[in-house]
Amino acid sequence: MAAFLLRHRQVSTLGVSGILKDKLDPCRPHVGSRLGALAGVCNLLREYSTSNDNRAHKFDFLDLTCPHAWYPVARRKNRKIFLHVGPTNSGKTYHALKQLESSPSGVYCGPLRLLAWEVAKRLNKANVPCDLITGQEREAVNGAKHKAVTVEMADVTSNYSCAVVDEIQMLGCMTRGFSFTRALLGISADELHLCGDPAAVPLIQEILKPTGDDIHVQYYERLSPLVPSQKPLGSFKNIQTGDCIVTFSRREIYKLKGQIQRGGKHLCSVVYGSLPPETRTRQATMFNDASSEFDVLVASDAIGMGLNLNISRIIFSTMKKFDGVEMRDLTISEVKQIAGRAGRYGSDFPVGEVTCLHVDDLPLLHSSLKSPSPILECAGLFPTFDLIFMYSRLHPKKGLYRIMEHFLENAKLSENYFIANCEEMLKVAAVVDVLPISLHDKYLFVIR
Ligand SMILES: Nc1ncnc2c1ncn2[C@@H]1O[C@H](COP(=O)(O)OP(=O)(O)OP(=O)(O)O)[C@@H](O)[C@H]1O
Repeated sequence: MAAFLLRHRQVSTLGVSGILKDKLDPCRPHVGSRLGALAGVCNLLREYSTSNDNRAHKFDFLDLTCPHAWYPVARRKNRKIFLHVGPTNSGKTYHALKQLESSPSGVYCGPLRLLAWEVAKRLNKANVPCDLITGQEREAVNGAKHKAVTVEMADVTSNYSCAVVDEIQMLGCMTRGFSFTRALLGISADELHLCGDPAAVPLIQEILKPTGDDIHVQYYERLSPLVPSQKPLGSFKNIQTGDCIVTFSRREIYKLKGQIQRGGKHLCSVVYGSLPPETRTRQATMFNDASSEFDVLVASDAIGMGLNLNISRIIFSTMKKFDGVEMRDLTISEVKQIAGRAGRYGSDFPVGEVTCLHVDDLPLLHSSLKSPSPILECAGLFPTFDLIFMYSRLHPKKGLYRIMEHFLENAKLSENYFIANCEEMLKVAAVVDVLPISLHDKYLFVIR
């Protein structure tokens, strides 16, 4: 509460002009009807900035301390938030999807294109027409009132009966976290189901305080045992049917597949994030089918999120991954997430096992599986287009790159948020700046 009051005070001391402040004043809890005014605020701000009225110059567009107020449609609702939290393979998503399926309208927001694709397929099969929308495809289904989307594509202007955001702990991710925060704060649904790691609960409760949403937390237990092995795999001669070797680059995946297949006893399916969904499904189906010759899986950490595979044993080929900046040890959450794929409830293997290829990696595996995931402290944030646009009106000669750079360096945040790691986005901004397209289109290129 103290943090909230502090934030509230910070904002009230900003140099916001009387009129704008009267319209905005977004930092109060339960602001319902006042926030209704926000829908028109961006238009209002545009009017101010295009007129000679210098009051707009007093509005602090760099103030990102109240991001819940960026979503007037969601703020008009008293949302019921259901937090389904627990270890992997505990039935969190199963329960959330049941709700989605039985609701008159809804949206599933997943961290992977593959998951959006699977949910769309599942709903359509259950006679619930469902559109698929990802960064790469849009498949409209006649009469659909449901959508399965990648979280970046979540629509924050429509109303739904039910929404599901999967792997919500990713709101702490340095690069993609802001899209999960946007979905959390911005989706307008009567019921919002969030599935993920318990480590995200305190942060979600804190950042939802000013919204007045009703929050229920439901804890789950793993549905089948997971046994960490005391022995490493050591050699590919010890590979067995149902094993899944995990590595973190496509090159390594194909290298390991070659090494295992050269032994002459096994054929490998492969799964990684950038495989087209149809190919991925074919590979997974071959692996899941006990009568197929493809009895071993070589996969990236794309299997760590929600995919249902018939895995008996997870074998980490390495406990390090390149995160775009450096090679680093896997985090506790990553280890648990990936290891949890073994012994999936309802699969052919009721007990899962997990080990490493190399003996030196076992201590990190064991300690990670024993430790709780560290509590998330902050959620990612990225300014909405309206804020960037308004800011650009004050600096009309600058391209998106310069505007973003300055915006991101000078933005004011509350302690619950961090600004997303924008290096990639800035690179894209520099490229699209030379194109004859609107600032809005450039922004869309940058954030998706
Ligand atoms: N009550 C249930 N009845 C039948 N099957 C279930 C039930 N609960 C879960 N399952 C099945 O168990 C498997 C794991 O469930 P689910 O994917 O919901 O787990 P989760 O906790 O969301 O895991 P993760 O975090 O790994 O995604 C799925 O195949 C799911 O269909």
